[in-house]
Amino acid sequence: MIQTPYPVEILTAAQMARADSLTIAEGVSGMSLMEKAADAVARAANQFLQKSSGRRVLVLCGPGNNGGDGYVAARLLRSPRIKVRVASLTPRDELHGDALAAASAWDGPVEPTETASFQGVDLVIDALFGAGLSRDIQGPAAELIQRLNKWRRESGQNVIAVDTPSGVDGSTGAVRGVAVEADATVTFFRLKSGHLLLPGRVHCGQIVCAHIGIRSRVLKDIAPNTFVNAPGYWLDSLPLPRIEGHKYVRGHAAVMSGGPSHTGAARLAAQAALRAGAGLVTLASPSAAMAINAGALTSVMIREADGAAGLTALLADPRLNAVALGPGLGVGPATRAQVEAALAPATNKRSCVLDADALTSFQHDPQSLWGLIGAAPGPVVLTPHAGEFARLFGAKEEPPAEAPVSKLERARAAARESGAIVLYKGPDTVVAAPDGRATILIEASPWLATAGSGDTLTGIIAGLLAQGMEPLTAASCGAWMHARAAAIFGPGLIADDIAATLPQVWRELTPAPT
Ligand SMILES: NC(=O)C1=CN([C@@H]2O[C@H](COP(=O)(O)OP(=O)(O)OC[C@H]3O[C@@H](n4cnc5c(N)ncnc54)[C@H](O)[C@@H]3O)[C@@H](O)[C@H]2O)[C@@H](O)CC1
Ligand SMILES: Nc1ncnc2c1ncn2[C@@H]1O[C@H](COP(=O)(O)OP(=O)(O)O)[C@@H](O)[C@H]1O
Ligand SMILES: [K+]
Repeated sequence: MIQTPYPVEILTAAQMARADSLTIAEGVSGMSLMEKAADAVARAANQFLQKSSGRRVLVLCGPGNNGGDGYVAARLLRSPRIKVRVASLTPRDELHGDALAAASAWDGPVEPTETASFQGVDLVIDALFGAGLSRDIQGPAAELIQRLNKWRRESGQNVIAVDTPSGVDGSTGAVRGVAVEADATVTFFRLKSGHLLLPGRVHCGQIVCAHIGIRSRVLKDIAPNTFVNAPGYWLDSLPLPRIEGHKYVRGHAAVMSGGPSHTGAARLAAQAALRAGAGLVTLASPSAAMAINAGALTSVMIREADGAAGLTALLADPRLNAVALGPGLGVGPATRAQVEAALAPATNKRSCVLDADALTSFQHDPQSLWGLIGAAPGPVVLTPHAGEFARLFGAKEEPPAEAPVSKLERARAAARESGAIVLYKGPDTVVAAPDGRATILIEASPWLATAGSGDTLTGIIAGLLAQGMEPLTAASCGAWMHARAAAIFGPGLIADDIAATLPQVWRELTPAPT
């Protein structure tokens, strides 16, 4: 059974500071948190040193508590075998609070970072800036980080970042001027969104989340609404077939096909909906494409449906409880009319997934799509890639450096604006709901960058919605299953392989029979 190594909640830097202060208010000292944080860093460092048989560590300390963690880690790591040097950006007499106490407890020499040499170093601990990073890094700190990154690339030695790679914004994942490239990042209590969003994620390397004595109960006050998209978030609501069930209990999904020369995308989606567990899947095909579609389908059923009127007639059957459209439909008024038909009021609570051309067809008038979504009989999931997202929600100009707007916040704003669940694709796929809840995908496979893989995702989500899964969890679970299938299949993956690999994903998620 698959395990996620991280707790499910994700915090912003401000929420983490609140978790620290609530804990300190309960009587735990800041110094005790710092000792435990540094202990986790030292343990990670020891693991790296054991693997590389290295003995010489350089700890780079900044002006705040991140630097304080560095001083404590230096003290914990030092031993007859392991030689530790400390270099600081700031003179000791400019430190305050716990950082000053930590620096005072280090009785070794402290070098200025400007002249600190990397010669002969086996491992660097980056304790320059963490949650307190508040502006772009410039001047001597920027030069140091550039020197560190160059040394790492040229020497092949490792860097461990404390809390966040210095220069990565912990909440947005943005690089503030320049950022450390780490092999591992040791963070505390809960992941921050900047660990999972690009480009921050790439700077982090392997991520360790350590327990430092902050109790989970502080989360009641903080009420986080961002979650790691991994089984821990949705496993309890994963739809499983029941012994007394039958196929209609598992839902009936419909996928709209494009015309005779554009049928493959919808078939990929339909096949994926079936593999995701929908009891029945019907491909709604224009009459001109019936022969082509029928010749290529076996377990997916087929019904003739021309244009919006054909779709309306098909959806009159209330057992059709999920519909997917967009892949291969073409951009224009005909597709807009089909979206209108799919979202038209109905007696059943029919869910809808809109992707690709169904989204682009509304690029000049997204408000009319929001109107249709508002009146729709059930939940609506939009699955834009970056281009489609920009077309629908506006290509926001480069945010000012003081306030970078993250992909997470842009997805959240889009969900609020549209009234739909918005799945914003990419290696750091974000799924956001209009009520503010959001997930960030932790599983990513670059093999997914292949034609038709998005069509398959549309189908998987439709299949999960057909089984009655709540839409934020269906979209999140769909994105995870899609990425997991790609990770299992690996090199050479084409879109057809994703649905074919879903049974293995299901096996990982399903308890073994006892
Ligand atoms: N009690 C706590 O709050 C705990 C904090 N911990 C550590 O403390 C860190 C947060 O500490 P702080 O809030 O002191 O923040 P940091 O140590 O991340 O940085 C704050 C300092 O950096 C300066 N600064 C910010 N951006 C800069 C820039 N671009 N260029 C130059 N200077 C810049 C600020 O003026 C301030 O002096 C966490 O990341 C974590 O490593 C851990 O020890 C666990 C407990
Ligand atoms: N480098 C990557 N790493 C991880 N996932 C990726 C990467 N590139 C693309 N993907 C995923 O692959 C899918 C591609 O969807 P999309 O762009 O709509 O493709 P298509 O239109 O060809 O079906 C999305 O789920 C996206 O998140
Ligand atoms: K750091």
